[in-house]
Amino acid sequence: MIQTATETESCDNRSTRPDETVLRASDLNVYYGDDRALRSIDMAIPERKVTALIGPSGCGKSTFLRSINRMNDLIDVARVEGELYFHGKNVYDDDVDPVALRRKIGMVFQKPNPFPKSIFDNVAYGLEVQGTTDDVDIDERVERALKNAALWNEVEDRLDESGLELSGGQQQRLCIARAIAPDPEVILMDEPASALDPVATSKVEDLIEELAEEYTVVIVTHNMQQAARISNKTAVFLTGGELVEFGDTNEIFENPDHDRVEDYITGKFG
Ligand SMILES: Nc1ncnc2c1ncn2[C@@H]1O[C@H](COP(=O)(O)OP(=O)(O)OP(=O)(O)O)[C@@H](O)[C@H]1O
Repeated sequence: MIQTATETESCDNRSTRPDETVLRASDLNVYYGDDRALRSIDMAIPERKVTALIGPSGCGKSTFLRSINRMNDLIDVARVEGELYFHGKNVYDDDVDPVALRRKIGMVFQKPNPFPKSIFDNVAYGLEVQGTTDDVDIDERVERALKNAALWNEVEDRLDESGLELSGGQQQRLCIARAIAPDPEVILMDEPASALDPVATSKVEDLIEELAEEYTVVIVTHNMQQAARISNKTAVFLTGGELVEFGDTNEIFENPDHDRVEDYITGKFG
């Protein structure tokens, strides 16, 4: 059993204490039909930190990420066994509404995917789709989300222009603004910078570090330098959906416990 910090019972309780566990997988297994994509995963993810998920292609990183906010529910053949606790509440309990869960645990995808709408509407959509527009000052929330996504200064005079007219890096920050508009606690990111050039990547990396002051960030990345640069914790998955090592990023990169992890991070395979 892995060590966890204190967990609370409520899904809504945003603690200010550092290093509190916000998400905890316990004996989590995910299957696609008869194929097992994740094997008995135990992991405690700390609040307001960046946790990186790394490992070779097909080892289950995205599957694990999607299991956190039940995006795997949308895949017919996917089946989850075990528990995934969010503030001590199993998100797979029958009484958990996946839409409400995704309001608390937002997601950003690999390829920037703004809608063919204005910059403003792209972010406001993040509120509408999550049903959070009642009693909400939409202008204020859009501005705040764009500021938190480090995009406001670049778009404040062109909020009516199409989101598709932005550069790739700006589009990804727009998508991050859309994800944080409903004020989630956790942001899941699936290779959010892999489609960006080095300058845009660097901006998104800086942004991720800033976001962790307010949000818990879990990021899948193929880029080990990126994981080493921006994450506090690193989880190394290896082929077969096994979580081989999880710990402080510095430890994992400087002194991994497992030879297989060392081989992977030094580029001997993967
Ligand atoms: N929708 C799906 N239906 C069936 N099998 C799937 C599905 N999604 C993923 N898999 C399988 O589950 C395993 C884990 O895939 P996953 O995408 O989680 O790995 P990954 O580590 O994120 O890979 P990559 O780094 O290439 O994105 C793979 O064998 C993959 O083929």
